[in-house]
Formats: sequence, C-alpha cells, structure tokens
Amino acid sequence: MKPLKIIKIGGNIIDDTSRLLSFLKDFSAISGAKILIHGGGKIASELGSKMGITANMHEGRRITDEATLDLVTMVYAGLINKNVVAKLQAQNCNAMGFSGADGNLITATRRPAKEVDYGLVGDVAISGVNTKVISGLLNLELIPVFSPITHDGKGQLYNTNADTIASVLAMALSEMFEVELIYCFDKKGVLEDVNNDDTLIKEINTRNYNSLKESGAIADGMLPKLETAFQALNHHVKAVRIMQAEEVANSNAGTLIVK
Ligand SMILES: Nc1ncnc2c1ncn2[C@@H]1O[C@H](COP(=O)(O)OP(=O)(O)O)[C@@H](O)[C@H]1O
Ligand SMILES: CC(=O)N[C@@H](CCC(=O)OP(=O)(O)O)C(=O)O
Repeated sequence: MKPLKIIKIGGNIIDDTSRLLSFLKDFSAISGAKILIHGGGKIASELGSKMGITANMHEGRRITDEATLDLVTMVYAGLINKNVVAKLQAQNCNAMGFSGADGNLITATRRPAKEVDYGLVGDVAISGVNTKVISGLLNLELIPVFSPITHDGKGQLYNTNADTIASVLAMALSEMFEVELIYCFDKKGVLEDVNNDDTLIKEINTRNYNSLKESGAIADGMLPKLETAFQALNHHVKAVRIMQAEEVANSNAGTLIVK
C-alpha cells in the first residue's frame, strides 16, 4: 500500500502568522501523498468574543449553538481554510480546500446529548468518509485541506473537532493507504508538566494515559487528541505522533502513541 501522511495543525499555530507560514513551508516540502486538517478554535473564540458570542468548551470540545455554528463556519471553512490554501499555493503545493459538505466528503450525525448537550456538533463514523473521492483527489496529486465543518447530508452543517476529523480520515483511508497520523501543535508533545517543555513524554500508552488523565496532567485540548489517537491505532492506522509544528519533517519528534 502507498504511504499517506495525515497531518493536523492546531489553532494556536494558526493564530501565529510566522509559525503558521513556517509550518506550511515545511508541510509543502513533504513528499508523497498528504492531507492537511486545520483547527482554528483560538481564532473562533477571539472573533466570537468581539461579536458577543462567548466560547463554551467542555473537555476540549466547543458547545455549539446556532450563532456559534455560523461563526465557526465563517472562520474555519472561510477565513482560515482559504488563507491556508492560498499560502500553500504560494509554496507550489497544489492544495484544495474543503468542508465535509463539499463533494459530500465527510458526513456526520449530531452528537447525542448525554451528561453534556454539545448542540450542533457532529460525530463522524468511518463510513461517513467519502474515501472514493478523497483517494481520487490524491491520485490527481492534489493536496486536500480540510476545515472542521461537516454536514448531515440533509442540509445541516455541524462543528466537528479537528482532531476527530484527522483521526477518522486516517482510519477510513487506512483501507487504501499505509497511514501515518501526525498532530502538530504549539508544544513539544505530550508533557508531564504542561508548563515545562523539558518534560516531554516520548511514548504514551493507554495505561500511562489513564493515570496522567486522572492526575490532571493531561487536560483540555489534549484529551480529544489522545482519545482520537488511540481510536486510530485500533483501526489499522500505522503510526500516530503528537509533536510541535516546527518538527513536522522529523519522523521521530514528539510523543509516539502506542496501544
Ligand atoms: N499534558 C499536556 N501536554 C501538552 N499539552 C497539554 C497537556 N495537557 C493539556 N494541554 C493543553 O492542550 C493544548 C493543546 O490543545 P488545543 O489547544 O486544542 O490544541 P490545538 O488546537 O493547537 O491543536 C496545549 O496548548 C496545552 O495547553
Ligand atoms: C466541536 C469542536 O470542538 N470543534 C472545534 C473545531 C476547531 C478545532 O478543533 O480547533 P483546534 O484544533 O484549534 O482546537 C472548535 O470549534 O473548537
């Protein structure tokens, strides 16, 4: 099977112009088939607060009412997606930007309300990924760039965590490619002490994950990253790493996730 790199870039880097440009340059230089998924939670929260829309997060995911869905659709599928694509084009990387609705690439179902009602947040099953069209794009040597907006096929858009999109794309495309999933963000990787980059954990498995979660050492936006990383490993994804954006070209950087 052909190798495929699925790379996710988080909102803290997207919000920093020079770190974003340097990341996109390194991403463009990576050879072979690749897909980029971007977040943008930080920019959505900042722009929302200027518009009187307060961010409401629970365990790293945004509770999304109708006004918030309008906001994130504009910010993720519009502002950020188109800027990222333009900057990749400037690096001679033939990127094409998508939401899940475009080409019916990613369908989702509304996340069921349990202890928390997340509102207009979509969960994506492996069967919700249109692998036929995505592999067609890759065969044309296009570089798909996904924003974290999905749809239900009946006209409803959903906000979906970008880590979830990266992981479900990785799982679905593992039927056709040998997939490596890389989460790039602002820190060196998963840290024992979130405020100290010298405390990098080189390898994490479900056992040390559970104890780090219980102790509170892993929290907030790191929770969806690790949850979705383990799901990916359980569905034939070959390797998963969490690393600093600056190290995207280094295949041994950051934290390696193992079962
Ligand atoms: N143990 C940990 N190691 C590293 N980061 C952690 C940890 N626990 C919580 N975090 C937080 O998770 C954040 C990453 O999540 P998030 O902000 O959603 O990332 P991004 O949107 O950039 O992908 C880090 O910036 C950090 O504040
Ligand atoms: C449902 C949900 O949580 N959606 C995320 C989508 C953006 C995202 O994941 O951005 P980062 O990768 O920058 O965190 C949100 O609105 O924050």
